[in-house]
Amino acid sequence: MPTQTPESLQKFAIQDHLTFHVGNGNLNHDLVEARIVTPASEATILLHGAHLTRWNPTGTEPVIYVSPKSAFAEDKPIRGGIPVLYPWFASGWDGQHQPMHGFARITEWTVQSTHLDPHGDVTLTLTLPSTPDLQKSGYGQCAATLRFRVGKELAITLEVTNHGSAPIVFEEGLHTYFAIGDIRQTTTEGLQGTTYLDKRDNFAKKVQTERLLHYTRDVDQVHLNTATPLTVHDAANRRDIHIVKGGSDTTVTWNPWSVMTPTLPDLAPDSWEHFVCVETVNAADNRITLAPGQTHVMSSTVHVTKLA
Ligand SMILES: O=P(O)(O)OC[C@H]1O[C@H](O)[C@H](O)[C@@H](O)[C@@H]1O
Repeated sequence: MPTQTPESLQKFAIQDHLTFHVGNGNLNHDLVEARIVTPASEATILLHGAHLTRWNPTGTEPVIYVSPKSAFAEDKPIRGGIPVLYPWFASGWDGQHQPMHGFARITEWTVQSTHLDPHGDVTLTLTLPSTPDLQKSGYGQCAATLRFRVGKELAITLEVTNHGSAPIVFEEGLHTYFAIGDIRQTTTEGLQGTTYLDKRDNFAKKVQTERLLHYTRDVDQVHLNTATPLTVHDAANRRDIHIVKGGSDTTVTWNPWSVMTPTLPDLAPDSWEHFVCVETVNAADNRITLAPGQTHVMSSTVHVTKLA
């Protein structure tokens, strides 16, 4: 059972801008979510996983994709939205860590604060409780905080502090599922010249030579040492989705295509046509080592421009 309820969270509500609810008319679940309304956009964020499932800026199609077949259960990750990956990406830098993508996306985060700024942007700050699972895997002394600022931009900041007495190593990611009109007409710009691990090809190291990364088959690439801004050209929706990363040296891009979709029971048969994951990450060679008392901050800021 969720430990926080809309009633217990009432003190964090902001009239006309931020309310807490159980479930959602469309997605029909019984988890607790924050619904945010600002002059420039609307968003929904579940406390389960600190998982954003909706960001709709005014005047454009929804920017975030959620699978209609996703589970919404306390012990399962949501398929779509923005899964938060921590303290490791996939099965970790040694391939031995479980569960896949860490505990953050299957843990109920705690509301720490909410804020309405003079421009009308709303900020929601959540913290990851120190659960027995995190303690057992050596992360009990690390504090993770996630801040969402919702407005014309969607800005997400993940802050990790080591309160322990020994250094810790971790990976992290904001595994964003961008909603696009048609994957075949979608390209990602900003990765030219980067070296990536091709997970489809046994992690072979390759170089992205072209300016635009095209999606013509299943793609699962971990681009290392890349901190520059990225653009997803969503040609079918006549718009560009811009991503500015902070404190993130890895970019992952993933689409399962028709070939891998049958292995993912929480995707609809045609889901792959309608999303592309472009993920703000620190993983593999870019994993973080944090000395006692240190804090690491990673951020991802998204905005959309429409094409004429
Ligand atoms: O199915 P999930 O555990 O959510 O992972 C979905 C995908 O996440 C990342 O993009 C990885 O690089 C992929 O290898 C993985 O398939």
